[in-house]
Amino acid sequence: MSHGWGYGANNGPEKWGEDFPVANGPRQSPINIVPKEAQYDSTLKSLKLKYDPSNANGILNNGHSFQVDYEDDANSSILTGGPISGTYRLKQFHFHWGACDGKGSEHTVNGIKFPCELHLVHWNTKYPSFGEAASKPDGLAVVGVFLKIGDANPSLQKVLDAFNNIKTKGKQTFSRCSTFYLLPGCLDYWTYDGSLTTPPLLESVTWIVCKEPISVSCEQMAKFRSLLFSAEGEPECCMVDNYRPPQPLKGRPVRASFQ
Ligand SMILES: NS(=O)(=O)c1ccc2oc(=S)[nH]c2c1
Ligand SMILES: [Zn+2]
Repeated sequence: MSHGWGYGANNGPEKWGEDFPVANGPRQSPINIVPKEAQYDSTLKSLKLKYDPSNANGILNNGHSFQVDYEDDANSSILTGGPISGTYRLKQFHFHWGACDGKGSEHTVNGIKFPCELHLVHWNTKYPSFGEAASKPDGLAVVGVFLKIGDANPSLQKVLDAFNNIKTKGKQTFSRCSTFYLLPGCLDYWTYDGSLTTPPLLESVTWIVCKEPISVSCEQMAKFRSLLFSAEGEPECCMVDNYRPPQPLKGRPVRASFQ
């Protein structure tokens, strides 16, 4: 694949294995979660998330999604507890979504796709940086939250209000939004060992997928779909369907923090 990876017919998930052979590895993500086959594990701790909006750095259209980056030179926004040991620092959060409400999430539940999925990306502070951590089997922890069509989400709106400034690839702007309010009220979760869901598809992620979705309105989903994969001056290509489909479980256990 001479040109960069993406989500199109010529550079999408079915082609990533050409440049990233780990695409066919033993612990790839996302997966289809089958709640009845998840093993309840009473030793799993509750998730502890401490998020400080003041270290939000800004919001960027990276040509695959948009992400809100965080200052990660101190333990201001951190994840502890849950299935992980030690302290993981928030690096960024981003989303994956569909061209219509019937698709868009990367993880699925009993084969059901949600219109959108939020990923809160954290790295293990036992390593010196995100880049170092991303290549270690216990380097990253990503909290996944499903978005379900319903009432407008006021916390999400703060992020969407910045979209006019980041319509095209490479654009960035300032945004100070509190990640904490993007979390569901109930933090029950499924967890399994997986990977980045975009190239380089590194198998370094402890996935923590929340059972309870947060709400997003149809109008807010339309705002997501107003972004472009393309850069200014290029033929416009709508940023939609930026999700990888579920990958083979290959015998991995999926544990549940709830019964
Ligand atoms: N979609 S995701 O698995 O959360 C994820 C998180 C962080 C990433 O950094 C690079 S590079 N690709 C990434 C994919
Ligand atoms: Zn993601």
